[in-house]
Formats: sequence, structure tokens, C-alpha cells
Amino acid sequence: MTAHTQTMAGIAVRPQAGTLTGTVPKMDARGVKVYYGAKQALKGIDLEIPERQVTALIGPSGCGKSTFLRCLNRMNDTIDIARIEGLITLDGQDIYDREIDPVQLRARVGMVFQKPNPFPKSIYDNISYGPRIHGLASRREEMDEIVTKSLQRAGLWNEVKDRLKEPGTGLSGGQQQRLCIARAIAVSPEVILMDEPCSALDPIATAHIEELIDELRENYTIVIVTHNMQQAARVSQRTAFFHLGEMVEVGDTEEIFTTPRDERTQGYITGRYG
Ligand SMILES: Nc1ncnc2c1ncn2[C@@H]1O[C@H](COP(=O)(O)OP(=O)(O)OP(=O)(O)O)[C@@H](O)[C@H]1O
Repeated sequence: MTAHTQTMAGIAVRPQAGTLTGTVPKMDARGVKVYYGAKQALKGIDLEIPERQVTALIGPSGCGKSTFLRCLNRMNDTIDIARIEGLITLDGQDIYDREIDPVQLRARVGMVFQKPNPFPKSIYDNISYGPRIHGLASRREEMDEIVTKSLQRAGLWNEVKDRLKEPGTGLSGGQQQRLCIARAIAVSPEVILMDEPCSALDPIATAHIEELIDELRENYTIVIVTHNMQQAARVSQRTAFFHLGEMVEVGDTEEIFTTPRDERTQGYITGRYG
């Protein structure tokens, strides 16, 4: 018999019961409920996040996509009225366990936000800040290497290599978003969460970020919230459709966009509502 795990809410659930993807997921959510005060925003989400793939979360405004994304690195901890129940694991370990330090967790599960939010510091310092607080480099040369590699991986190095001391806020919107991705990469995360990362960008900058996401999945597990269904179809391998706080259906992206099982999914992807 599968061992039951006590969750933060004291509810017994079976971890990783019957994996849908056939492999052990990088992250696994079971029965995740979120309340903001008395209002329930998520009604029991079960979702596996496969390793080194892009999982897209889609659905109409207010259905709980961002709330769910924030559960995956405990960003909801910072919202006083938010309460979460259920189980979320990273490599099989409960991320809400008392032993887990949320700051360390957020280094393993990084986040990129809707609006590029570089620190009001130099390009170099934007990248070196995380590695410094996590003690990832003991010498200047090591830090230089982390900064260079992170900017290279984020596809920004050639554009900024001669102006690393200039403020990050002086870059274009698309460059700032790539700087934020480089900043997330700098602490060697395993998972990167992206909350509508292109919504503030023009089509060219968006195309650049989408190409980058496709490259990044070689090394990272990515979860992306997007309102743009073409984008979900272009960048993700799996798609989960959320509606009114429920996860209605999840599957291979191609399948979800061509032969959805649930009529609510079909209604959304064909633009009938949302
Ligand atoms: N900090 C908060 N305090 C109170 N209620 C919140 C908070 N954040 C989200 N909510 C509520 O929870 C529900 C889900 O919101 P969430 O932002 O997760 O949805 P979403 O699907 O990401 O929406 P959108 O696509 O518009 O960003 C909504 O009813 C929203 O009003």
C-alpha cells in the first residue's frame, strides 16, 4: 500500500498516485486548495509538472492560474490572507514542510514576473545579487563567470557585455525581461515559473523570449502562465486548462488544442468565452 503523507493541512493524500505522464514528475500538486480570507480561489488542484518540459497554464481571467503558480515556490506565503491546503512536492519532498526554507526553495524554483522588474542597480549587480546572498561564488572571477554564463543563457550577453556597469533599468523592455530571466538562472534553479512574461513586450521581444524558453527547457523545468493561446501552443509541451478555480483538463499541448475532452476547454480555445 502506498504510504500516506500528512499535508500542511493535516489531510492524508497519496503522493504521486498514478502518474499521468508515466515518469516521476519534477513537481507534483495534489488536492491544492487556496483561500484568500473566506474566498476560495483554488478548489483542489492535481497537477504533475514533468521535468525539462514547458507546462502552460491557460484559462479565463481570475480562474486561479497565478495563484497556482505562486503556490509552487511559496510566493503566496507573502500574502497575509492566503491559506493553502494540499500537497506540493519537488523531487518528492513536501515544499511546505517545516524543514524547508522558503528562500532556499525560491532559489530552486525561480520566478519571472509579468512586468520586467530589474533592481535599480547595474546589469552586473542584478545578476550577482542572488549568487552573493546564496554564497555561490567565493572569488570575483567566479562571480564574473556566473554573470557571463547567465547573460549568455538568457541570450543577452552580446547586447550588454560592454555596459555591465550601467543600470538594468536603462535596457529596453524585452532586454529587461531577459535580464530578469538571467537573474533567475544565476542561482542555478531547477524550475522556472513565468507569469505572463511577454504581456508587456512587443511582438519582436516576445518572439525572442519564446525562442529563449524553447532553449531553456533543455536544462530547466518551466511553468508558464499565458493568456495568449498561440504562445501556449508555440512554447509548451503540456497544457493545463483552469476554470473557476478548477483544473479542468491537462494533456499534451497538441491534444489540448486539437481534441480537448472537456467542452469548457473547447469553448475557451475556440474563443467562445474567456
Ligand atoms: N492577493 C489576493 N487577495 C485576494 N484575492 C486574490 C488575491 N490574488 C488573487 N485573488 C483572487 O483569486 C482569484 C484567482 O486570481 P488569480 O490572479 O490567481 O487568477 P488568474 O487566472 O491568474 O487571473 P488573470 O489571468 O486575470 O491574471 C480571483 O478571484 C482573484 O480576485
